[in-house]
Parts: sequence; structure tokens; C-alpha cells
Amino acid sequence: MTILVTSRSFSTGSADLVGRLRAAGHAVERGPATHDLDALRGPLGRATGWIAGTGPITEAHLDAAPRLRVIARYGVGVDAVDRAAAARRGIVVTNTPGANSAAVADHTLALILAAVRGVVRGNERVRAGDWSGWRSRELATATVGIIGLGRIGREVVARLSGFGCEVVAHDPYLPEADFAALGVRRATIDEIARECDVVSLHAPGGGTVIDAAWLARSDAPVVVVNTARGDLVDEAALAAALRSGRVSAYAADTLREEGGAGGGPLLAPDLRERVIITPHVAAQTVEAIDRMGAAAVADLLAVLDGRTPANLVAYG
Ligand SMILES: NC(=O)C1=CN([C@@H]2O[C@H](COP(=O)(O)OP(=O)(O)OC[C@H]3O[C@@H](n4cnc5c(N)ncnc54)[C@H](O)[C@@H]3O)[C@@H](O)[C@H]2O)C=CC1
Ligand SMILES: O=C(O)C(=O)COP(=O)(O)O
Repeated sequence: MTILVTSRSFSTGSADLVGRLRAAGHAVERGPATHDLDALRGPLGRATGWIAGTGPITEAHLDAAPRLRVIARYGVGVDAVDRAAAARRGIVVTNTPGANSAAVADHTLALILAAVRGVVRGNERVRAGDWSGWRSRELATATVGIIGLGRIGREVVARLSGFGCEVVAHDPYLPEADFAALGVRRATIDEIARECDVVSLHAPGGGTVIDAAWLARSDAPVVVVNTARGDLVDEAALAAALRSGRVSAYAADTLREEGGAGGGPLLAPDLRERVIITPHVAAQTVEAIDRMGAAAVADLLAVLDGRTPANLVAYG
């Protein structure tokens, strides 16, 4: 059978994953991480399995893939996969929960601290000969709000415990007991807006959480951090809030439009000192790449062998 691989980090780990797929009797074809449909039509026509990155997988992709039986996401988020269309065709979707949580949590802390302390601004100013500096606050005096208390959100909470800050969290799908067990106060999305100095997003993509109305409710200037998905924020509203001072900094590993020039309103030159964007690399540690690869290949082979995969993404 032919396996299509579009994940950009698939062969960059320590294991020979292509060799493993070939040893199981499969041919491997590579395709672009952007999932450009025209470029993928040929390989999709042949593919029985697809090891996919974060690019969109639409009904049109599936229409072009009559033999496809399994989409194994090399990563966690399945927001870009049309799961209803996959379910209608009997195509199984799997992902790799937990495989990149530590990597993304580390990166989140890097972004929180960089935004709170002005690391990127300082680097730029020194290169321009400006050593005048500024004053920051210690993280211990901050209230940090976590939106989405899942695998990554919890790893962020664990790391924040070393900083002495108060941590509150919003997650509509978790029972009260889970918040207490993690030592965080449960909060509504409005309370997060009113009380937090730093807000970090860890919910799945697919709906806007930080919009103009939320931003209007926040009192003091807030630092917003997003290592989840670009569509969780209204980027135009956020850019306006950065200009008005309601948001003091935005640090993210993701944008609504990724992969190429452009990038949208947050990359405007006048916001350069207060906006930090990394190119979707939070999960790209050598350790996480190995864990994601092992999990994605194991589940893809399980489905093709007629076994139940470890990480089946339920739909409906
Ligand atoms: N930057 C990167 O490279 C990476 C980004 N991600 C993104 O991070 C997201 C979270 O990953 P995990 O923690 O592993 O997933 P998870 O499924 O363990 O946790 C997500 C949590 O969000 C909660 N949630 C759902 N809707 C919500 C809402 N509207 N408001 C608040 N909470 C909500 C869920 O109840 C769940 O507890 C992924 O869906 C993915 O989009 C994940 C890995 C790497
Ligand atoms: O796991 C996720 O959802 C990510 O965003 C990271 O995925 P990637 O390693 O870029 O395919």
C-alpha cells in the first residue's frame, strides 16, 4: 500500500520511520506540508494511509483519495481535519496526545517570560545602540490565566508553580475536582479577562476565544500567549488592543495564516517590539519528534492491520 507523508518533521527524528513503513510492505510518498490540493492529487489517488501535519484536510482532499483508510496526525490538533467527512467515508483519524506536551509547555514558558520581560525588544534595541532599558514586574506578582486545562495546560501549570504566581484556569469540560487537584482556581472566561496579567491559550482551535468583546472586558494591560492555534484570537482586534495599550504584548507560535510571507495584522511593523511570533516550532524538540513519530506510525500500522489504534480521534 502507499503511505502519503506530509508532516514536515517526519524523517527528522532518530528512528528510521520510512524504513519501518517500507519493512511493513508499504511504499512511501512525500507531499507538501501546506496540503496544497493540486500537488497532492496524484499521491492522494494512490494513498491508503496518510501521516499528516497541521495543514488542512478538507472534503476535497478526501474526494481525491478513494483508497484512504487512515489519517494519522503527526501531532495533537485535529482542528484542520474535516472529521465529519472522514467519518462519512469510514476513514479513521488518529493523533498523538501527550507526545509533545512537555515541548509545547517549555516553549510556552519561554514566550511568557520573553513577553513579560521584553527579551525581543531588548535584543532589537541593543542592536540599534539603545541601552536605556525599562522596568518589568516579577512573575510572582502576576495572576496567570490558563485557557484549556488539558495535557499542555497542565504542564504549563506545573512549570509555573516554580514562579510563585497565582494561576487560574478556564476549561468548560473539566469537573471542579480537577481544578482543585491541580491547585488552580476555576474561572470563567470573563473572570480571566478581568483578573489576569498574563493569559495563555491551550484550547483546541476552531473557535475564537480572545475577541474584541473579551479584550474590552480586560482591565489592566494584559500579556497574551498562544501556543495553540491562530484562530483562537481575533487578530485584527488584538492588533487594535496592542495599539491602544490594553494588551501589552502578544507572544505566539501560531497565526491564522501560516507558512509564507504576509502573516496578517499582528506582523505590522509598528507592533514589532511587542509581538513575538515563532514559526510553529513549539512541538519541534528532538524528544517530541521521536514520540510523535513512534505514535503516528504505530497507529497507522494498527489500522491497516485491522487492529484498534491507541489514539483514535472520536467524531460525534
Ligand atoms: N504549537 C504547537 O506546535 C502545538 C499546538 N497544539 C495545540 O494545543 C492544543 C491543546 O493541546 P493538548 O493540551 O495536548 O490537548 P488536550 O485535548 O489535552 O487539551 C485541550 C483542553 O482544552 C479544553 N477546551 C476545549 N474547548 C475549550 C474552550 N473553548 N475553552 C477552554 N478550554 C477548552 C478541553 O476540555 C481540554 O481539557 C491542541 O488542540 C493544538 O491545537 C498542540 C501541540 C503542539
Ligand atoms: O501537535 C499539534 O497540534 C501541533 O500543532 C504540532 O504539530 P506539528 O508537529 O507541527 O505537526
